Amino acid sequence: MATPQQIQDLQNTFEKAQLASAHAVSSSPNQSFLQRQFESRQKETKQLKPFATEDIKVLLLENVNQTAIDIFTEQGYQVEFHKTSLGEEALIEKISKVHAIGIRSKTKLTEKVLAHAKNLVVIGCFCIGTNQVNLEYAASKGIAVFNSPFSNSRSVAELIICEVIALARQLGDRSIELHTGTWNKVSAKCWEVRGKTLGIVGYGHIGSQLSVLAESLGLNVLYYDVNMIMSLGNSKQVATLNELLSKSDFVTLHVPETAETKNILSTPQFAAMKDGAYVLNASRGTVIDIPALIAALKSGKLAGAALDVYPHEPAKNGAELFTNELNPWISELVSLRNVILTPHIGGSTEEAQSAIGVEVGTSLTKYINEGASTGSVNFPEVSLRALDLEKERNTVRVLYLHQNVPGVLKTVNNILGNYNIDKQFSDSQGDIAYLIADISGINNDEIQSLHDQLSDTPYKISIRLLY
Ligand SMILES: NC(=O)C1=CN([C@@H]2O[C@H](COP(=O)(O)OP(=O)(O)OC[C@H]3O[C@@H](n4cnc5c(N)ncnc54)[C@H](O)[C@@H]3O)[C@@H](O)[C@H]2O)C=CC1
Ligand SMILES: O=C(O)CCC(=O)C(=O)O
Repeated sequence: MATPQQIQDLQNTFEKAQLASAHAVSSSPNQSFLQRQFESRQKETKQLKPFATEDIKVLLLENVNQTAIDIFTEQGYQVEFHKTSLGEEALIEKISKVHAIGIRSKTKLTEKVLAHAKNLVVIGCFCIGTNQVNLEYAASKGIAVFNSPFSNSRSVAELIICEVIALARQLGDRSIELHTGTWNKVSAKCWEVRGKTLGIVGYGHIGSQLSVLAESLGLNVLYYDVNMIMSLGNSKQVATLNELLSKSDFVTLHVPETAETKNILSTPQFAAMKDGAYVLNASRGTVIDIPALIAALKSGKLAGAALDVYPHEPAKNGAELFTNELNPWISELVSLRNVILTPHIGGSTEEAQSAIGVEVGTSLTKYINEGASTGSVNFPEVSLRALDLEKERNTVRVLYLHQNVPGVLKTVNNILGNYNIDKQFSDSQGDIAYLIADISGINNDEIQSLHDQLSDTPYKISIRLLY
């Protein structure tokens, strides 16, 4: 367990990183953004609160880490926590009442579910993947989505290293045999990994970290990626997936779930691999054609496989859940030799989960309290510095999300122009645009009128006022 001091340190680190990346997208002619942030840290900052909403309610599913619960409760938010994900009906019922939801990889936030989320302002994916959320639809409803892009990468990379050796030594089979009383001391078809070739498909955060670990074990590393990426150590990028398949002893997948990666390994790709090669997948279940993998294992073309992810996964822990009812080929898969099956635990370590809790918890809090969308995966990244408690007591922060069409800013600034616009920053991404403006010298009794005027503007997606 992380100590409170470690959690505080992590939170400070994430906040600093957010400030640094905000600097990258802001423009400041006179004074560095970071310098001003530093100075504002020396002063007492104004704690903004939302106008015209009830207390912030947060729904946390899938056993999101305690570090996130602590961050939200410290803010005074009302937190409802569930260890599992929820079925569609229960999810629709619950999501209609909350302002924020935290999930991991299993909760499906589809258009149908999100259509009922009438108060929702932000979604936290306490993981890397965001394929479980309809990101475009969420943006069109004014709901920002945040994730944790790399806090569990090391954990996944370490699991793969462990499985590469375990497959080469048939460790899973030997262990199952001995658990059931069979002594089977063999060396046939058991190998050292030194000098073998690991082929990494997807050389992003996980793939590249894995590359470094693998080389330290004496493996040669090849990788294939749709982008040209600088190789680490002595690893080499290859031009085609087929080249990687034909040269690798182990092939491991670290790509996101997209239309292009669906069944990226299927019958022709298994045929292109070396005889006796191994396949590993800890990315998403849809990227491998599993019936084709079963056929390649049964025929002896492949010597083993390690799978952490599946097209359909149970919503909770328990016995009798990993059955053919979930995926029709499960009984065949579990009967195969030298196949390591794990229940989507690539990122499931104490270190990763507490870091993710702090990172995503902090992003959500900063978005709810300050409107900062830095790090969002479906919004333009916009933020303004915190307000000074003394000097900016009567300042209201306007958070205005709108369709990205010409003329909107003119309309909005006609309204804001009736007050003193201290500063504003806006950016767009695809069909949506986001404006943050600090309006000073405004009395509390004028806020409702400002809210009403902005609410009536055409092309508005959502508006929040913080004061
Ligand atoms: N098993 C688990 O518990 C976990 C699984 N994951 C999964 O791992 C995936 C990868 O994670 P990261 O490395 O952090 O992602 P990343 O975004 O840093 O890297 C993905 C890489 O795949 C490449 N890519 C995309 N499409 C490709 C294609 N068609 N062919 C070849 N390369 C392609 C990208 O260019 C990128 O370099 C995540 O999307 C997530 O689904 C992530 C964390 C934990
Ligand atoms: O830990 C989890 O629930 C999901 C991990 C994962 O697949 C991810 O981070 O994308």
